Amino acid sequence: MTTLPTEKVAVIGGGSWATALVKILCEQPQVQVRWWLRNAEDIAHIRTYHHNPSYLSDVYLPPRKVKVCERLKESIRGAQYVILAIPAAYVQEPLREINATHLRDKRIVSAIKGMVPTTNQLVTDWMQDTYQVPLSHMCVIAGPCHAEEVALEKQSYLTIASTDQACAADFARLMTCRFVTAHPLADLYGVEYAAVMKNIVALASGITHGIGYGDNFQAVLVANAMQEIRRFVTAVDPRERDLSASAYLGDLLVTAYSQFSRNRLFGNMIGRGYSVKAAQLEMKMVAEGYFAAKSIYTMNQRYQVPMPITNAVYRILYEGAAPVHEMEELKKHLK
Ligand SMILES: NC(=O)C1=CN([C@@H]2O[C@H](COP(=O)(O)OP(=O)(O)OC[C@H]3O[C@@H](n4cnc5c(N)ncnc54)[C@H](O)[C@@H]3O)[C@@H](O)[C@H]2O)C=CC1
Ligand SMILES: O=C(CO)COP(=O)(O)O
Repeated sequence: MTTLPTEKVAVIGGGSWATALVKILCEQPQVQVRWWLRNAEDIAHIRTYHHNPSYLSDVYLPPRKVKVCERLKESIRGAQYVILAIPAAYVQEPLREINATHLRDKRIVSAIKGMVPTTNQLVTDWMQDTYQVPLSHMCVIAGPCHAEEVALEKQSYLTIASTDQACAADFARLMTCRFVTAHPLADLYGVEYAAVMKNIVALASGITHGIGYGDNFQAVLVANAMQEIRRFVTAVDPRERDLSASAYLGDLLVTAYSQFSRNRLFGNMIGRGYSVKAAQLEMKMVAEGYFAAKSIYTMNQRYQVPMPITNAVYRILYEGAAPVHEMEELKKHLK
């Protein structure tokens, strides 16, 4: 019997998506996971009970496959792939422990669907600027896939985008298992921007639902949102792309409609009258769309693309505009 060479993969982040990705990686016989989490109590619990007490706590984390690490440096040592699975707003702090040398020759995989709020950058751009990681050494995990359904082993599809097709195909291999199929794609920026923007749309979808609009309106909102995404992505990164593919349209649909969506839930609370602060305090999870609305709105001051949905969400979240009023205004732009 031939034994496969061990492949070490570091996972950075302790939330639901990181936990789901660790579960997928554990399906690969040759993979050893080095998992960095921020919370010391969660680390101690996982070492003893082999479950993450804070997120997806039903998922079993086999100790022979998963080593949890207190130090980020320890988790990435010897790893071929380093997966970033922290909300974009919080990615800078833990990475301060390392510099460009620590990441040299590794492939960096962003599982993050958000923008770094201090610089309004995509995570891959921020990694290039801050850690000098070449774009060709990076992949993005995209596609309509909620961590909660991965935990339940429900059939899911992922898209692995990279400018380096060999890298995308190789990482897609590691993400493919009994219940997940992953496909490579070349459109890294298109996929990354679309993943950021669909969170803003899901937030809008939640807001309209919270106010009392029905499925008819939501379908029109989502259809118009796809056009808004097309306009913006084409302006920032013009190239041929099929936005009806699951990495774009599929992810927009699942996030705008799913009971598991953090962004939809957050928007729903805002629509029902919660303040931004109260909604954030009530959710233990992070809605990336909150930060993305500001970053995309700010970026668009340069591009001046018509973006009525993003503008409405921005005004509600950051300028205290009344959701009912903003949706009344938005109605004039939808077709
Ligand atoms: N949950 C999902 O189904 C999916 C999530 N993603 C993306 O994965 C990334 C991570 O999100 P989730 O795992 O869903 O997060 P989550 O909402 O499940 O958990 C929150 C995470 O944020 C961290 N966090 C919260 N407050 C913090 C603070 N003040 N400082 C530092 N860290 C803090 C927590 O430790 C935890 O890791 C996001 O970019 C999300 O868009 C992508 C695909 C699916
Ligand atoms: O990206 C996701 C599903 O594909 C997760 O979206 P939420 O963060 O809104 O739950």
